[in-house]
Amino acid sequence: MAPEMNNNKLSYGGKKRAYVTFLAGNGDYVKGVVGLAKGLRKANSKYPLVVAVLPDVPADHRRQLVDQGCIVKDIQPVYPPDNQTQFAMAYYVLNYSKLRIWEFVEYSRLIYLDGDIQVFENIDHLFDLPDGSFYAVKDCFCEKTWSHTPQYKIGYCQQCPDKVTWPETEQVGPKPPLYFNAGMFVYEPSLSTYYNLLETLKVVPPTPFAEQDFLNMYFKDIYKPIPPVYNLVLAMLWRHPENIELNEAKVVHYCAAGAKPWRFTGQEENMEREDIKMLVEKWWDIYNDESLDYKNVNVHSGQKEDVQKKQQSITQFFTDLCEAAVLHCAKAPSAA
Ligand SMILES: O=c1ccn([C@@H]2O[C@H](COP(=O)(O)OP(=O)(O)O)[C@@H](O)[C@H]2O)c(=O)[nH]1
Ligand SMILES: OC[C@H]1O[C@H](O[C@@H]2[C@@H](O)[C@H](O)[C@@H](O)[C@H](O)[C@@H]2O)[C@H](O)[C@@H](O)[C@H]1O
Ligand SMILES: [Mn+2]
Repeated sequence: MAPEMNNNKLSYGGKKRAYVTFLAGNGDYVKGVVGLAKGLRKANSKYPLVVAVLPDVPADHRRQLVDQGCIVKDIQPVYPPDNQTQFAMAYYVLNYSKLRIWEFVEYSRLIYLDGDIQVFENIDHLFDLPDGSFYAVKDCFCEKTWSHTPQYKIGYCQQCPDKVTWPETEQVGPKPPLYFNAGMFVYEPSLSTYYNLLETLKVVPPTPFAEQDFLNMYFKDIYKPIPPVYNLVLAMLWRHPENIELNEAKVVHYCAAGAKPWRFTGQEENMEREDIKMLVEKWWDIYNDESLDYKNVNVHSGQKEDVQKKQQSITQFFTDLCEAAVLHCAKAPSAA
């Protein structure tokens, strides 16, 4: 289907496409989202970045996002049912709020990206994947964050299913279905799915990987794996280097402990690796590149004159209109 220009936005079948991320709190994740906005621009993405923000995101962070050309959309938190679950990371409880992005039905298709992701090469083609499936990259079960699971205990990982095969004994239960990392996925917003997600959440006991576990359970029948170049979960570099060609990675997910570029100290395990330090530097190169700021990208010299001319003509139009209105009002009898 050919794209049609609609309010200068590329849309398909009358509905728009966009990237979407999620921002919570007044901390430093806003740096991640600013970096993501600039990275998408550098990769010449045709589509905007929508940022779903919780109420606790402060005005100055929202302003930064608008100044970087983001579409800021307020969402309310989503909480899992009361539980005694030990989340893999305590803050994961706030990640359930990601579920609000299924309500963004003004879009026909969205690509979700965590705020700790960077897009180094254009991935707009993923918007053209066939409808009806949920696309994401397979996760890895080898990090300590998985130590609570049977697969970790027996050393099984879907990234290398033949290395330690899943035992056919009763004790460990059935082999887990394919499992995706929820830091990046291609999906179709839908109100019926949105309401069903929220209703289902009420009756599903929370688990250590919070909304990631929940989304895997919910979409397991339509999940379709896409190659790791679309979401390089950093642990893959030391857990499954045989599955990774680093210079082919289009999307890098800074989700290993200590890997968030804006907090990087290099002290945590594996953070001393040269490939990790190179990826963190690549992130900072984009974040610090002022030529990628929205205000510097959308108006080059030629366009600047056009914009100025347009502003003058609009000003003149309203001046003429006011004069005409005054003249007209002067002639017409007063309503009173
Ligand atoms: O304080 C926080 C924690 C998380 N997030 C958002 O939730 C996503 C998921 O959290 P995170 O990436 O830290 O999880 P990980 O991928 O590292 O497990 C982040 O990328 C952010 O978009 C946020 O905005 N503020
Ligand atoms: O709330 C649960 C989170 O679970 C996922 O992160 C995990 C997962 O990737 C593990 O496999 C890694 O071991 C771990 O380091 C990493 O934090 C998603 O990236 C994130 O968006 C979010 O859904
Ligand atoms: Mn993440």
